[in-house]
Amino acid sequence: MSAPLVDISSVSHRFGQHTVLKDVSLQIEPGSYTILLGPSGSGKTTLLSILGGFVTPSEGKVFIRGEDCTSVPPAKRPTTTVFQDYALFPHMSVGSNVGFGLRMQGVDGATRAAKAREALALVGLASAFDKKPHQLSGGQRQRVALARALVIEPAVLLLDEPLGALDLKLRRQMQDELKAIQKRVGTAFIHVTHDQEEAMALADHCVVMNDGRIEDEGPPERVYARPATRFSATFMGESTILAGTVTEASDRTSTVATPVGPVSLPGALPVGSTVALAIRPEHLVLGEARGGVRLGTAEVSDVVFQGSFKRVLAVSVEDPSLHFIAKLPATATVQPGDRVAISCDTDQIILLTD
Ligand SMILES: Nc1ncnc2c1ncn2[C@@H]1O[C@H](COP(=O)(O)OP(=O)(O)OP(=O)(O)O)[C@@H](O)[C@H]1O
Repeated sequence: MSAPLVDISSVSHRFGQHTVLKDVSLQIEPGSYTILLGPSGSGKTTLLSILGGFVTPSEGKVFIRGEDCTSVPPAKRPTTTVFQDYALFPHMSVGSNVGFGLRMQGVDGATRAAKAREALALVGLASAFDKKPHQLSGGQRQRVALARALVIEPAVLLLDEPLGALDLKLRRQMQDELKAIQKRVGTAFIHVTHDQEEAMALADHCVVMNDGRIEDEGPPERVYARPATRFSATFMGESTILAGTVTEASDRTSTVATPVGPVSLPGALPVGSTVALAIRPEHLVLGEARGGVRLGTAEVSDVVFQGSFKRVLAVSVEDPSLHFIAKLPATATVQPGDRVAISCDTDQIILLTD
């Protein structure tokens, strides 16, 4: 296997008494799109700032292309950061903004202009070269910021909530563009967001962070289908979580006692151990699932129409602390107050390790 482009090795960071990163190790492959996903305060921006050279970690090392960059200042390492607020110079033309980094490197005017034009073409803004930033829309300004970062050909592009200032529709549109641009240039992107939909739409590799640690990482399809932890199962998409205790186990199956009755799972689990089971909304059935497992009866508490589907919340009759979240077709006729059987296919139950 080839060496990773970026190797974050056992990084911890403290601000005063507050430890905000706890022994984080992460490898980034060349050409990959990595998303750092997590709630506010989980340490995403601090990790990105360490990669960009704006913060030196209290412990651990950062290698980029095999070189120890832990204490190398931002301008001297092969990274560029794109911030949420773009920070374009308002008095300069778009072309000069994009060429700014090259000017700092002492590149001559003609080469700067040619490279800036190339970078603008890459982000679909070739015609904006002579405009001023205020003549552009928010999405276009963000693309100029991207061109300005890409023109200096960094090994790694760091993006801190780059779409945070855009409205939802533009945000979704820019996600598609960002992904297309990243594939076109082939530069490794590391992008911080707390938006799980953004993570799923963009990432080749998704890193779920919580409280200064990496909870889960992998392709988004894997993280969604088989989350490693309870946090990951509820932060990257929604889940119904059932707590249980293993009461019996043979070579091939185990029985887990849950508040809504026994659930049989493949695999031998240690008898007496406590486990958590997660079920994604699209896998919960209101009614009996043929060949599936019955999860008791529930009373529907809310039905939210979401265009192409309905999101249904229901409270277990057997254990009112248990809340089911189901995704049903938009045509489903279920209403608040209805009492329904809940079930699911055994194959769709996710066993969580924490
Ligand atoms: N310069 C600083 N001095 C002191 N504490 C800081 C500093 N920067 C961040 N913190 C603290 O470190 C923790 C992690 O912050 P960080 O910004 O990395 O999280 P985040 O996951 O990016 O959150 P958000 O999505 O809100 O930006 C927070 O508790 C924050 O208050």
